[in-house]
Amino acid sequence: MGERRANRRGDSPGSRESVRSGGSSQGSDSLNSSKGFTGHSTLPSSSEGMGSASSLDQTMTRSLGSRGSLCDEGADECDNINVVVRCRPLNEKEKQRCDEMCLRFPGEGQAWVNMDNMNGTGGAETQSEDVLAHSGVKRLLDMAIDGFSCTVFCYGQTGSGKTHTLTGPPHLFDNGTSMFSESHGLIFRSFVYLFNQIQNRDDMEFTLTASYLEIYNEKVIDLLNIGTNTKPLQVRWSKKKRGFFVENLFEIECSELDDLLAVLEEGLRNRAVASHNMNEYSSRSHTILTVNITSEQKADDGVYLTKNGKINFVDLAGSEMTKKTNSEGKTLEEANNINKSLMVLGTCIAALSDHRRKDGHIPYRDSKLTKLLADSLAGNGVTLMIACVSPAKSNISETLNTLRYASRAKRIRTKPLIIMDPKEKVILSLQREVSLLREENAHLKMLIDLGENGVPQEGPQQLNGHLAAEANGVDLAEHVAAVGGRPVPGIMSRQGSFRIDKDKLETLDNQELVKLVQQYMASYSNIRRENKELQQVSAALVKDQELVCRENERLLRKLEDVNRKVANTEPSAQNERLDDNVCRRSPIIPAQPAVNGEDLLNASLSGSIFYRSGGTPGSFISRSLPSSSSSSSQVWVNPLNETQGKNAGSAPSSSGTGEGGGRSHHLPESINKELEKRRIGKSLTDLTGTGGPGKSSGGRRNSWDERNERKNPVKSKSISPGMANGRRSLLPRLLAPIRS
Ligand SMILES: Nc1ncnc2c1ncn2[C@@H]1O[C@H](COP(=O)(O)OP(=O)(O)OP(=O)(O)O)[C@@H](O)[C@H]1O
Repeated sequence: MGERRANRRGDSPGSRESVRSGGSSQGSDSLNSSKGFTGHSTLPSSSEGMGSASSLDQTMTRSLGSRGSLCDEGADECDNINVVVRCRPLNEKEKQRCDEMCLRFPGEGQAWVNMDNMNGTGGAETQSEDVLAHSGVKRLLDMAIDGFSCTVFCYGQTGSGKTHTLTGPPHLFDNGTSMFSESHGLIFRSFVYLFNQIQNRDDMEFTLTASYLEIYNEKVIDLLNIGTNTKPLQVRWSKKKRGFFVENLFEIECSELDDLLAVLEEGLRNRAVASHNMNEYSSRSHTILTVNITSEQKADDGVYLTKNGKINFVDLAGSEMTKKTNSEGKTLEEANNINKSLMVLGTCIAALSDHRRKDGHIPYRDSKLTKLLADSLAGNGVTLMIACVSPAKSNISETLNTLRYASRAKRIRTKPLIIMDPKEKVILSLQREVSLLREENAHLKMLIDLGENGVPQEGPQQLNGHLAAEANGVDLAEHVAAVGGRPVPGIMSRQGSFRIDKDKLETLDNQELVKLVQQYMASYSNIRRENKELQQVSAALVKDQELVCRENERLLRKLEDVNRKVANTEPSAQNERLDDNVCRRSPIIPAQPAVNGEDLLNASLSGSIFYRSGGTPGSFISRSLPSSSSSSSQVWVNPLNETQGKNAGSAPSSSGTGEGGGRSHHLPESINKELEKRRIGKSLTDLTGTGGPGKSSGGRRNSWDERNERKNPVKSKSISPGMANGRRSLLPRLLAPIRS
């Protein structure tokens, strides 16, 4: 993407503002032209740049490089927030009043803002698919899979297209839209891309959970748990994680694409929307949809490494000039709150982008929004800002404001880190050490050639020196001579190793033989010492593994205790009883989303989806529905799980924990056995005694439950473990990997 590090030198409306950004290596024309921003000056080219999709690439390479799989705590590499600009077309109202375009993207990443009429489409023809393909979101998703904490947020005035960019036009899911519709927004497309990528990672096991909240009038509301009695949630500071978090937020385990789509749909249905003069469906709240991605990867020696990445999709409410929107009453109050929190966000961005005030105070605590975005803006995350603008001349001052924001945000530096369990980090570093020692050991053995022919000429260090010299093209014999090593007759080099010419051994005199034996003994004791060290490291690893197992067992017991307590607690008292480690489950799962994720994934894998040039799975536009859609959609199959796919027809497991050939978790065998005994997934009715979701007495029912029961009662039933009396059991969480 283009680079935008603008030095603004004047921005009064009426003056023509031109900004040039570097060309993009990957943008299509429309998006390429829409990514530059503003100011008044020339921007550095992408090759110099920070904050572009290509720099995301670099970040990733850097962070996952030699040091990268570990948390690079000592790393001093920083990255800038990535910024792209999206411009919507003129809307009907603007066309009716013959509003003119004031924005143009002439190419090479430049953006021109001008009071004079700018002919052209201004980059407004950019489609959602282009945004996915060229904004750097895919890279962000890849990084989230690799354990980074990533955020995409849309910023812009009201009616500029933020919600359209993230989720598509209003009521998209209510209208029976095709899963391949061009209208689907970035989140939908990202989910498909995410599941595609996950399927390709054969070496890893994944657990996905999702949450969806809104900040409405400075209150945090769980969009997956909307109810009349629901209190606003609290934003608290976690000492352990050194960050803000929302207490008691529902986290839904999403083992299938459908689950993620269901979360998206339910959140969209529940979020606060109202009509005003500039937008019929204006978001009255900021929303944050988070997908947590826990991955387990098998390392050497049977050790499993866990990484916790996540991706946040943030749809900010738009700034409003209340005179223009004609807001009054409730809408006016909402507008004031929106503007206030955006102002705090603006102050934080300004403070963070001013490198002279590097260690100055950043007022994150002044709003809930900034508390929750603190880590994305200046912490260890990777962030993409999509600045949404209107091309209409009547909005020129708001457009300039947005572009100024974007320009400032671009200067913010973050320090992306993969956060890993400290125990696993130790294990990984020990493993690396062991493998290095092993290599060295093998190397030494090769040099000394302990087989029947080998005895060393010199100590290992000297041998290494000789070998390095040989690797550099110096003749070995010459090197030995050059460094003062007295060549012993009968010893010659062969492909980097020293070998004894047995025949010549006989010609050695006693002194030379004694010297040879001494050298051999020295090397031999060296090797023995190293082997001893290797054994010690290996013993430490085993001990560490034991510790991890014990810790897991302890946590399992703790979880069980909590479950027991919760089971005996009235729902009203739950909020107080649960600590932030405990995840309640929303009754919205099971829910069958309007779009069938399985069909979507199958289509994308089988090529039924038409990709634009350069597109990859996930960057679909549209094509006819696959012929199998009606029949295959009768069964929900975990797309991550081949065996389940083959056994289509049997009820799939929602836990993703290995039932029916599903993914297994890598706890010690004894614990797995214990879990098997207690597993509740096998019989839903065992726990609920009700026969399915939404049928429990006193349980909260939502629109999906009803719709899905009507549509497909079997599906709903089969994927709903542990819901009793409107409250989901926590037991399924036992089967998820334990986070420290
Ligand atoms: N790129 C686009 N192409 C076509 N229509 C668009 C585009 N962007 C926005 N729109 C339409 O413009 C209207 C306003 O967009 P949207 O609701 O996304 O704005 P917003 O920035 O989220 O506003 P608010 O802050 O008030 O919520 C919607 O009807 C939307 O579908």
